[in-house]
Amino acid sequence: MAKVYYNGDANEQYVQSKTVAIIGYGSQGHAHAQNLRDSGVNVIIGLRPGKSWEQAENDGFQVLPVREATRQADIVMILLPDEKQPSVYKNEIEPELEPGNALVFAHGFNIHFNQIVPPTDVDVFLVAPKGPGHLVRRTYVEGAGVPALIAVYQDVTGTAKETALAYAKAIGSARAGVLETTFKEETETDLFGEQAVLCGGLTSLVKAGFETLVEAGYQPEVAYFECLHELKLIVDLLYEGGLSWMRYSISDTAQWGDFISGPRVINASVKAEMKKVLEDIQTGKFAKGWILENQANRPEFNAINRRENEHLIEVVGRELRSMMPFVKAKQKDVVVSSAKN
Ligand SMILES: NC(=O)C1=CN([C@@H]2O[C@H](COP(=O)(O)OP(=O)(O)OC[C@H]3O[C@@H](n4cnc5c(N)ncnc54)[C@H](OP(=O)(O)O)[C@@H]3O)[C@@H](O)[C@H]2O)C=CC1
Ligand SMILES: CC[C@](O)(C(C)=O)C(=O)O
Ligand SMILES: [Mg+2]
Ligand SMILES: [Mg+2]
Repeated sequence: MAKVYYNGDANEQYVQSKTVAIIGYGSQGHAHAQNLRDSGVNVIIGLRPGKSWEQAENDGFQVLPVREATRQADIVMILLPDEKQPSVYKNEIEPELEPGNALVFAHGFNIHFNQIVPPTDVDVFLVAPKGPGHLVRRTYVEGAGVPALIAVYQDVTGTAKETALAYAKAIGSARAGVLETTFKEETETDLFGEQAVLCGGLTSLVKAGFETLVEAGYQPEVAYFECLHELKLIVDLLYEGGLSWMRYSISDTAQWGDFISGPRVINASVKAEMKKVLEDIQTGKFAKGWILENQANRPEFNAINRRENEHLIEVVGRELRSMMPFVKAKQKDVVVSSAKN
């Protein structure tokens, strides 16, 4: 079994003695910044003027332009959207890096696909939480944490791995488990997971189930509860105790249906398609398409996003959730956040 690092394996001194600049204050940025601060680390935020700047200041941080934050920092964590990182890096971060600084990522995309080429005199590593940023913060506050991967790309100080582990501990990840990997493995598995299983696979499965029921004449509200709302309750059981714990809790009728119908739906052809998705990631085809889509101002991304937001499952879901204050998303603007700039 792979070595899994926990709190006792990491020494927070490697980050507590440093100034960490968190560049970006979005999903991951706000979580890393707040968790690091609560772990006793000196954190500054690098941003452009705008909504996030105001938010970070309201949360009590010193906020500076990216160039200035980089200049003051020993450790620079880039938590900008992947597609924005290369130009911000080139214009505002690279000119201010000093020998011995650490350049850090939460995802290996830009290093692995050569969109950012760092100088040879800085440490380069990643600390990639295996969970959404808002949960990185929420679980930390609850005394838990989200697991993370670390990987060292360049180690000029001789302490890059210790610093990565310390950073992972300070954001709460070493409470759950930290694995060492490479930029290649993190990038390819993360892209595969989000496309084939966690995000793309899941939303397509949920919509296909919902549409099948609605097209057969069942009420959309019933289909919503069955195929989307209950999913969280089932996934909570998977998270707590794996497949067997979920199967213990459901009825034997459901378990029998799981055994005989699950493999009919997610069959060999689905797995064959997953292999093609993985191949597109490994060859760089996916990365190239995403980079070009951004250079063209996201015409396809925005069109699909608009269409998805108008899907009946979303219309019905918004209505039903408005009666369930306990499940309301805290971010009111998620539906219209397609044109991030
Ligand atoms: N989202 C997640 O949960 C996960 C993300 N990651 C990785 O973490 C990194 C960050 O992703 P994520 O947190 O989703 O990013 P977000 O889209 O949430 O980040 C947006 C932040 O970047 C700022 N920003 C955007 N453009 C600029 C710019 N030109 N100059 C300065 N600030 C800018 C925004 O500020 P403004 O308000 O001014 O627009 C905002 O604060 C990525 O590498 C991603 O792959 C890894 C694991 C999970
Ligand atoms: C699953 C999506 C993710 O990889 C994540 C939250 O881990 C991301 O890039 O946001
Ligand atoms: Mg991920
Ligand atoms: Mg990802």
